[in-house]
Amino acid sequence: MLPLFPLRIPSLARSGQSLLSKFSPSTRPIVPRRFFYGHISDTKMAPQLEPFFKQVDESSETFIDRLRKAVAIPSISAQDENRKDVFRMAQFLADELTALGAEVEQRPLGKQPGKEHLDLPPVVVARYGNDKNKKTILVYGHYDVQPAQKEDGWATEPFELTIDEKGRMYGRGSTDDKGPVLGWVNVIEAHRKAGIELPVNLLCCFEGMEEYGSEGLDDFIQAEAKKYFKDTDAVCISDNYWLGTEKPCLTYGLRGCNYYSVSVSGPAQDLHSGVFGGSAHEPMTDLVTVLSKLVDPQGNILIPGLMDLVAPMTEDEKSLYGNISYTMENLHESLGSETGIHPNKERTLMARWRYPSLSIHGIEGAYSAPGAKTVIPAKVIGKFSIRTVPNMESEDVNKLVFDHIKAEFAKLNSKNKLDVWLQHDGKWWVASPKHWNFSAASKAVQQVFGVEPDMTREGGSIPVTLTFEQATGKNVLLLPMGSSTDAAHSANEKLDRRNYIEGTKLLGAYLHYVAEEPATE
Ligand SMILES: C[C@H](N)C(=O)N[C@@H](Cc1c[nH]cn1)C(=O)O
Ligand SMILES: [Zn+2]
Ligand SMILES: [Zn+2]
Repeated sequence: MLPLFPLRIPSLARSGQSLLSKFSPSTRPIVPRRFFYGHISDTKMAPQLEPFFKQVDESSETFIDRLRKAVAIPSISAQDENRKDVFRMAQFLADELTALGAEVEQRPLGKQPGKEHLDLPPVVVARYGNDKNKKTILVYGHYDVQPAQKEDGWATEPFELTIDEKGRMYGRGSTDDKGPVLGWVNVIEAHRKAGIELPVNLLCCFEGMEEYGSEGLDDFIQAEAKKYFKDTDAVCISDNYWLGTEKPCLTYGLRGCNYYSVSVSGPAQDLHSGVFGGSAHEPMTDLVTVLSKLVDPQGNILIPGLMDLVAPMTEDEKSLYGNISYTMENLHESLGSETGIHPNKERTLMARWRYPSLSIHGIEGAYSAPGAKTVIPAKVIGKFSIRTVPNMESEDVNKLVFDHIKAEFAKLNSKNKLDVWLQHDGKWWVASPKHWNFSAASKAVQQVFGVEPDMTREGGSIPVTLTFEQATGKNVLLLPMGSSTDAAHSANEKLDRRNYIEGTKLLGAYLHYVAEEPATE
C-alpha cells in the first residue's frame, strides 16, 4: 500500500485519455486518473481491459448519442399521459440490446393496481452469453424517470440532452437511471467492437416503474428467481450516487420508503373565500395543521413511538463515519446552499444513512399557479414519505402514522372528513460488503479511478434490492456511476461526461474482475 496525498492530473481529467495506454499490460502500474485519496493498493490489470478501455474512449460519442436518444423519451412512470412513452423507452432499450446480439424479452406485468385503465410497463430482460464455465451476473436498472417541466427551474429543456463546456450532460434521467442502464449496453458494444469476449454471462433486468414504487416487480422477480434468473451468481445495481464528486464508492445499504397520502374534504365544491371564509371549515387549514405535526424544522419526526423502532447505534458503527471521505463542503455543493441541518459530516451521514426522515412533498388540489385566486379548495391531498431504516417494519410504521394523524385531526374539532392511506412501501436493505462481488468492484474502481472506494450506505431507496437478495439468495452490490451534484429527481439533473464514460469502463472492468474471483457463495 502506498500512502499518497491528493494530486490533481487536470490534463487527463479534461481529455478523458487513458494513462494506461502508455504501458504494456505486463509492466503497467495502477495509475490514478484524477485524484489520489489515501492508499492505492497494487491491483493487477485484468487481461483485456486495455483494449476495452481504448474502445470505450473511441466510442464515447456513440455512447453519448445513445444517452441523448434515451433522454428524449419522457418515460415518466408517475404520469398517466406518459405511459406510452414508458413503453417506447422499453422498446428503445430492447432494440439497442437486440442489435448487439442479446436475447431480449419484454415481459408484461399486467394492469396497474388502482389504475386498471393502465398497463404496467414491461420488464425488459436480456441474456448476453450462456457459457456454463463463466459466472453469471444479473444487472438491474430502471428506464422510467421522475416528472420534469422547464418551469420547475430547468435552465435547459429537460428532455433534450444538453452538454455544457464542462462536460455536464443535463437531462431528466441522465443520472437516474438511463446513464447507468446504458452503461451496461455500452459495455456489450465496446466488447463486440474490440473483438473481446465478455468474461461473464450477463443477465439484464430493466424495469419501468421504479420511480412509482416498482409496482409488479417483486412478484416477477420471485417467480423468475428459479427460472430466468436461476444461473445468477451475484447481482449488481447501478442506481445511486457517489458521496462527493471525485471519489467513487460501493454501497451496501439503502433506506426504505413508506409513501403516504392524507386527504381532507368537506365542501361539495371549491368555494369563494369572500363569501365562505370564516363560516366554513376549510380543508386546507386542517391539512396544513395536521402536516405541521409530522416533522419539525430540525428534521425531528414528531410521530410518537417512531424513533423507538430504530436500531440502536453500536460503537463499531459509530467509528465508521469519521473515515468516510466526505466534507460539509460536499454537502453544500450538492445542496447548492449552506442549509444543512447538522454541524458536522458524521451527524450528516448518520441522518442520511441510519436514521429515518420524513419529507412533505406536496398538496394535490391546492392552488399552485402564479397569481392570486381567492379560492377555498374543497378537497386537498397531502403527500409525504418516511425513509425507513433498520429495524422499522412497514406495518408498525403505518400504525403509528395513521394513529397519530387521526389523533391530531381529532384535536381540530373540524367537521371535515380525513382519510390517510399508504401509497406504496419498499423495505430498507443492509448487507455485508465482505464478498467477492464487492472485492471485484473495489479492484475495478482502483483500476479505473486509481483510488480505493469508500464503503457507503445510501439515503434513497431501491425497493427491489432486498427482493433480489432474498429471491436469488445471492450477494447484491450497488455500484454507482453518478456523483453527488447530479441533482437526481430535481431540476437540472445531469451526468458528467467523465462519470458516464469512466463509469462505463468501471462497469466493464467490474465484470472482468468478477470473472477472476474464486467462485464461492
Ligand atoms: C436511489 C434511486 N435512484 C431512487 O431514486 N429511488 C427512488 C425510489 C422510490 C421510492 N418511492 C418512490 N420512488 C427514491 O429513493 O425516491
Ligand atoms: Zn433510480
Ligand atoms: Zn429516482
